[in-house]
Amino acid sequence: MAEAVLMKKRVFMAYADLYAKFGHSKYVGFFTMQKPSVLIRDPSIIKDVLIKEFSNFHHRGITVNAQVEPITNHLFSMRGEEWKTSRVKLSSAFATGKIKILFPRMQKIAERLQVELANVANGQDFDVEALCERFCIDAIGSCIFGIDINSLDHPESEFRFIAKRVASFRYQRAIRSLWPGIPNKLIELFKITLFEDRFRTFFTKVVEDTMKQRESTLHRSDFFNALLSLKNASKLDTVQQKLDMMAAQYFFFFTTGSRSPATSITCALFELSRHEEIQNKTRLEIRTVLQNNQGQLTYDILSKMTYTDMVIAETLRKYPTMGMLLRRSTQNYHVPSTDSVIPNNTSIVISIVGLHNDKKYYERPDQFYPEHFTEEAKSKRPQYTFIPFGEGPRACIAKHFAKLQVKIGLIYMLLNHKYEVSPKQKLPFKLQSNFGFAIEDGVWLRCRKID
Ligand code: HEM
Repeated sequence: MAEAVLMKKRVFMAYADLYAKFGHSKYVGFFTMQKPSVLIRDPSIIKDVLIKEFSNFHHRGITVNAQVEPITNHLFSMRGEEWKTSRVKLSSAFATGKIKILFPRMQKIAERLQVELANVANGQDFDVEALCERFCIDAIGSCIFGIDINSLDHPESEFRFIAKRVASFRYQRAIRSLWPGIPNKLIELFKITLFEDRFRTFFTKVVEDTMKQRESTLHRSDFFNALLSLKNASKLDTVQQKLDMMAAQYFFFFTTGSRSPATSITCALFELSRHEEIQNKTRLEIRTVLQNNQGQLTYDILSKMTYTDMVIAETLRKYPTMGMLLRRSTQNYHVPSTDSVIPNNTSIVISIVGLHNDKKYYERPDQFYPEHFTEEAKSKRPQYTFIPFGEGPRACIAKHFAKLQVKIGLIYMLLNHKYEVSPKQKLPFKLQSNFGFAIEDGVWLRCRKID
């Protein structure tokens, strides 16, 4: 991991290299700083870790200290009973039935996105990522938090500022991601915190304001409601601790919920700009499906856009916004069909980028090739070789919501506009995060309106 420690390479890319280097191994042992870790390559062992033996690998082994840094006490970093209760309560806001109900709200935001697009549809260079981020921030605000952020009209909104600050690279965060077992004493002594204190202040205020607003409005069964029910079920002692926990959930859902889908729409548009024939084919499908429905976009016709789904899947294959899955063993684990044992308390890594670029599973891993996702190609691939949202009980809680966000964003951006890559765009992309694809310095395209 030397290159990752010296920050010459992002951590998730170093794991992908490790995956590629040991092409014939089911798993690879390595050291993260001085801690023994295992990278699992074999899909059937991956299934064991993520699903069959979940009780042994139920947490990610991320070190957080809720006392020192309350904003980190969210679903992603929680473990044990606390995670289980929180997951059950919060899942209610993301059930498939709820997603369908959210569709009209998402559509309204996408219509605003289209209006905004008109301002750049004159062939000038524009940062498509910034625009997609504003769309996703507003979609999370409206659909999940029930608030009108409106960063499409006001790009400098406070929410957007926070999203940018969180995404920007911090040395402290790099140390923490490379040193999962870092002692709390060191964190406190050297203030190696993951996030600035202002995030706690900001999201605490958002929670308090929403609570006040809810006192005067009707009961709604949404994310905030799920969070209130979680607060009531929580074993935390003080009112402040409960408020902190709610702020932490808001913080994580907001940052992940706006950033990951924005990167996915951006990367899809970038690839479509490089491949005009794929762009035209996707647009033609969208237009045809719409025409057959009297020009109306409804939730039920989305499933007819199967080529668009292939384009989105190929984007998630090539640019997974989380490039690795992390787990920690809580008992010894005997690796099936071998004489090896992974000891208790070992860090486990599954390289999403490694799997998604393995020639054994993907015919043209280096290309953007939506045909990787025809029904035939999918049926030939073993399970657990396409895992952009993770798998098992700890998989992405918002998978269906995120897919809807990406699809609606892409549909509205492609419908009446054509894209090409700006000469200003530098390649390869400069990566911003140690965890997965997030692009620094924006993605520059040119756009024109078409009939
Ligand atoms: C394209 C968009 C997205 C991608 C590719 C993505 C991917 C992932 C992945 C790979 C994980 C880890 C799964 C595992 O360890 O097995 C995860 C977890 C999570 N994601 Fe997403 N995600 C996306 C969008 C979202 C959105 C929109 C939200 C919230 C609104 C969200 C909330 C979460 C949460 C809360 C977890 C932690 C779940 C738990 O530990 O129980 N994600 N996501």
